[in-house]
Amino acid sequence: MTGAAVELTDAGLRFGPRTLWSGLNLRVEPGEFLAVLGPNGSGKTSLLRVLLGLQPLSTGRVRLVGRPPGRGNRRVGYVPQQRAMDEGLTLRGTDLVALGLDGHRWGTGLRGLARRRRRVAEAIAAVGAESYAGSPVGRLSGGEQQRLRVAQALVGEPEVLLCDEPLLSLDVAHQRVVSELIDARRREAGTAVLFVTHEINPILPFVHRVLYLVNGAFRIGPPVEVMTSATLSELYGTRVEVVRVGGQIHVAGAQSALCEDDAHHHLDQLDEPAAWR
Ligand SMILES: Nc1ncnc2c1ncn2[C@@H]1O[C@H](COP(=O)(O)OP(=O)(O)OP(=O)(O)O)[C@@H](O)[C@H]1O
Repeated sequence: MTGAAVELTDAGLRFGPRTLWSGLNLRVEPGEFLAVLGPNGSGKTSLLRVLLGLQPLSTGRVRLVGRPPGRGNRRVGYVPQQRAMDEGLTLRGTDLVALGLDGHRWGTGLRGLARRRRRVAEAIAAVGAESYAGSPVGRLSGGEQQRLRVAQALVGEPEVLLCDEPLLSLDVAHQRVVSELIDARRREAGTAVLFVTHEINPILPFVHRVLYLVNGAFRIGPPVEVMTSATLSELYGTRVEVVRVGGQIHVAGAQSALCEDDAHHHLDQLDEPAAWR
């Protein structure tokens, strides 16, 4: 694969009078792991929606592996934000994962079917979901459902993997399993990973660069450059302390700088327990 996996040129996104971000120039290379960070409402999910072709840019240009985003781009994997699936959903885990396969590429007929079955089984084994993949997904726990979503995103062998807080409902052990799995795909196949998260520490060992969005401003660079008191204080426009303890990064003061947003989101969280952070 040559050229950028993701390329945003002078990109901007506006909703009514509100500019989420503008003047964004970002080139993500094949095999690069980019963490997308920022407070609630800063436009992280909207950025992924642009890359999925679900949201047009207000200004500028976007390309994924040289093409405009959308239907023509079959080699894009997506792990959505965790939402509990309907308890009555009878679709089995294996069928959910198989939805991530592109029929044309894996062939038709019996041989194609056998190859696809094998590929689905491999993806399920890779996330350690063999014991429950035959069950209706509506009856699985949030963490089990999330591992199947990761398998679904990886089964199509994506060149670009877009992840929207994929670790939210996972316990620490499974956070590690899932982030290592995503990183293994990146290393072995040169997949570019764009990983939206509120919590950088579980993925810190893998991250090459950070895109940090705050109130229309942003900073792009390696964690050692972006995750500093000086850079984040400048971005938030108030004093923010970044402390490094035992190889982890802790940010203090960032949310209180945006207390209006924060209060609003606490109310959201009470309405939707599945989204608790
Ligand atoms: N289609 C739309 N029309 C109008 N406003 C929108 C639309 N989509 C998103 N927004 C607004 O844009 C802002 C950014 O939303 P987005 O979901 O991208 O934020 P986020 O950084 O992912 O937040 P969170 O951390 O809470 O998930 C929000 O204020 C949201 O209400």
